[in-house]
Amino acid sequence: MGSQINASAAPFSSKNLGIEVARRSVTFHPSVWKDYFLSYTSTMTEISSHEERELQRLKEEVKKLLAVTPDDSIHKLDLIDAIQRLGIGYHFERETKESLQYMYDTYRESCYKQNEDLRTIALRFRLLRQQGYYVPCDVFNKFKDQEGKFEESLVSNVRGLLSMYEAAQYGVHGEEILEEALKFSTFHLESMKNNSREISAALEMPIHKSLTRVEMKKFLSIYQEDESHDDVLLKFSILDFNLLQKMHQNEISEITRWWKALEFCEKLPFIRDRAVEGYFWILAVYFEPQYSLARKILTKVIGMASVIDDIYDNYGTLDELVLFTNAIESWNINAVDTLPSYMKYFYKSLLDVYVSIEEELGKIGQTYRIHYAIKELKKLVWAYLEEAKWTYSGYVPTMEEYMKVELVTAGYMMLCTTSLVGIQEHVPKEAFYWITSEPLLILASSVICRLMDDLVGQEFEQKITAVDCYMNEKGVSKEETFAVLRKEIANAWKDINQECLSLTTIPMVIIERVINITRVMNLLYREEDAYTNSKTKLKSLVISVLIQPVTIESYFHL
Ligand SMILES: CC(C)=CCC/C(C)=C/COP(=O)(O)OP(=O)(O)O
Repeated sequence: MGSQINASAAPFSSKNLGIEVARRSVTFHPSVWKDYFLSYTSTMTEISSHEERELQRLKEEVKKLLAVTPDDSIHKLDLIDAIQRLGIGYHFERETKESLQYMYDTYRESCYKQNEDLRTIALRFRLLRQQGYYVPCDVFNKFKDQEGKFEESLVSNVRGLLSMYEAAQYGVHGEEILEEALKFSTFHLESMKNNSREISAALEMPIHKSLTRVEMKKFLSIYQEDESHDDVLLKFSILDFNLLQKMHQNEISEITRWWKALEFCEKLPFIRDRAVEGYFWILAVYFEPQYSLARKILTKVIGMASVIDDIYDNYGTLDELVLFTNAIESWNINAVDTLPSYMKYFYKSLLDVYVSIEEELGKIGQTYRIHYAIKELKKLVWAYLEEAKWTYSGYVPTMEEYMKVELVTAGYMMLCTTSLVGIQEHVPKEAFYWITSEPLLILASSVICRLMDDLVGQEFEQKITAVDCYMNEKGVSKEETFAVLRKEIANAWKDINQECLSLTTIPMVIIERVINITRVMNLLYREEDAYTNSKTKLKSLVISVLIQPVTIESYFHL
């Protein structure tokens, strides 16, 4: 059992816990963006027919390039890698899938060719694992010496080392050679990073953990410096980035209007006003045009979840939170009468938002999906209430008790499920049973979310974190606790890698959402909570992804 500072009592209320009813209240900085994105009118974000035609023309050229490049050549590996990292992979899914299938079928023959070098082997290994193909890691054995260590001659093979480092990110439990490869490549690349932008960028964020829209511009400049780059690919990806950006600007303008009309900032001044940041989070989950509806729905849901989190973590008293949880459980407008006035306002808006989502789903014949979204939200608030009870009573749970509740409060079970709700392509009903049954993939994503949040939040969060629980239970130092929790995060990534290879019946479109949702956490909660404190790192990311287009001149020296 954890430390019982204040005996738990049922029914839980601040009175029978003898707790002060004073509100906790942290103040957050105001919105960085305010009405900024309202200025993106539909005329400004319109795509001309000339741009459309040019995009189609270039796309056909890239298709031709893919068709004439043989599947058994290193050029094909490079081409597919570049296409994916330039963010245009969604245009050529059929073509790249066919080539990767061929590479998988001929994997053994290719990798054991005498002359295949580290770079080629590692690149092929990564592209195939990325696509969910299990390919064995023993292909790296041939780069070991007689003592079982990686050959020292590899140290001067910078491209090979980089590819090895990127490939080793896809390791699963028990793949020791990939652990060694990661250590070996990281160690040697570290010593070279000051002389190479590409190496320092890779060490900062490996491809496996990268978000396409965030990394695209960086890769673009690395790619154009590569002598073997293809101009058509460059032009196409620049145009595609810019045209998609216009679509995103249009969407964020609509979201800003929606958020403003809710008047939360006036009615609930204690909340984090983060509509643009929420949209950025969701854009990282899916940026492609076919997910516009899904993006809109999930942005609205994350916006509401963020307010709910602030009510539980920041403003609500325990008594109010009990009422609020029960009202959400009943999901009935009549429950509004039980709530204090600030909650009444929010509760009505919450039900309205889900009604409007249901209407949107009706238009695509998928009304039933709303049931899963609501069910996961209810599960989330019950866990928030458990957490609030701990906070108010001063109870420090055991790690086991803590993780059981806090994997839910991470919000990723709810977010992953709701990410499927607005997807217009076929999502089988079974996928909703699966994703709401706490499968390993979702648990691992939640572990990463919870622990990364706690590692950066433990100094200033007004609530218990995994760091407190672990230190209390094991009686160890903060440094030791941090090391253990970081190891847990690394293990959770291995679980994710494992699941990507074994979940062959779950459509890739779903698995990709979960991985992207995990990547966002890795990006935004690495050094600090960049969502709550969004004036620096996240502001720059928003500028890069949503405001600044890629200027073609800078790449073609026109
Ligand atoms: C994934 C979801 C639902 C995101 C909504 C926005 C949100 C609650 C962010 C985390 O805030 P936080 O860092 O304060 O989180 P917590 O309160 O869980 O520590």
